[in-house]
Amino acid sequence: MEVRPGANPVDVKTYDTARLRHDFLVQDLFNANEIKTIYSQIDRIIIGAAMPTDKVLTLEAGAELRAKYFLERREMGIINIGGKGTVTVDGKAYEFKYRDGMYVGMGAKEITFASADASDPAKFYFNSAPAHKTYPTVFIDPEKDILPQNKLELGTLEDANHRILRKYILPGQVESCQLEMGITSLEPGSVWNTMPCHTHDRRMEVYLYFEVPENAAVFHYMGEPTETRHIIMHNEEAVISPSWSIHSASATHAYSFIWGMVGENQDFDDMDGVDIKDLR
Ligand SMILES: O=C(O)C(=O)C[C@H](O)C(=O)CO
Ligand SMILES: [Zn+2]
Repeated sequence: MEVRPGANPVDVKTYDTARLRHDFLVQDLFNANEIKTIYSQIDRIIIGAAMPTDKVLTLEAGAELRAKYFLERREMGIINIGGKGTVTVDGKAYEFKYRDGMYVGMGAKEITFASADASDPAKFYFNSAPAHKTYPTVFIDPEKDILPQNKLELGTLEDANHRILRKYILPGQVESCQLEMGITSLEPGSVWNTMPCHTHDRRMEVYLYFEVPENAAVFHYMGEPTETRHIIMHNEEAVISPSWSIHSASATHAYSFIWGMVGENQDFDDMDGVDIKDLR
């Protein structure tokens, strides 16, 4: 497991491109028959990816957690962005299609990942956070299970930010200790997410951009509102967003992203909006 330390905005404004990418960008997540995990010391979120092809992969705690098993003191959310596959939690199998999701509560001991077809493997992306209580494990079919109030249509084509936001894991939808997750998808012709942007000092966030065409690029914006920087990203790459940082993007094509949040509260609307005219 790769471990990444926290980030101080006073230091970050002096970073060059390489250092920004080294500290915040997560690349090469999906590799055949591998589970990859990155432990950020910002709110101790773990960013993970499992892409089984012809093997069943078992999630291990690794030396870094000093735990008997991965979810001994943690919870996790999983979303599949690949072909059909199976996640098995303590012997119970859950069949995933594209964009299906799941919350797994603290205490689940054995978690395995498998693909239905090695030539079209499942791509299980997950976020995990420290937990204090066991909430039920819940499977989420976004077409059937997301409550109307948790599917939002935002923005306009005129502002190039028309998008659909689906909240998979948050209070009132799927209960968790601190983790929240969902998917936002840009409509054709729209390229901006989260602009006007915001910070939320009480939560950090991780974005995984996907459905980005091969020759397209996402310009992810980060930094304090008056010290913005960008990181150029491609398909299926993730970026860590500290709580003091804005998180927004424009791209050369429409795209989708999985957002995951952890921290002090679970109030999705607890954001400090930034006027576009105040950005620097
Ligand atoms: O498109 C958006 O707007 C989002 O997806 C916003 C993120 O989910 C977010 O920043 C929540 O704090
Ligand atoms: Zn946010």
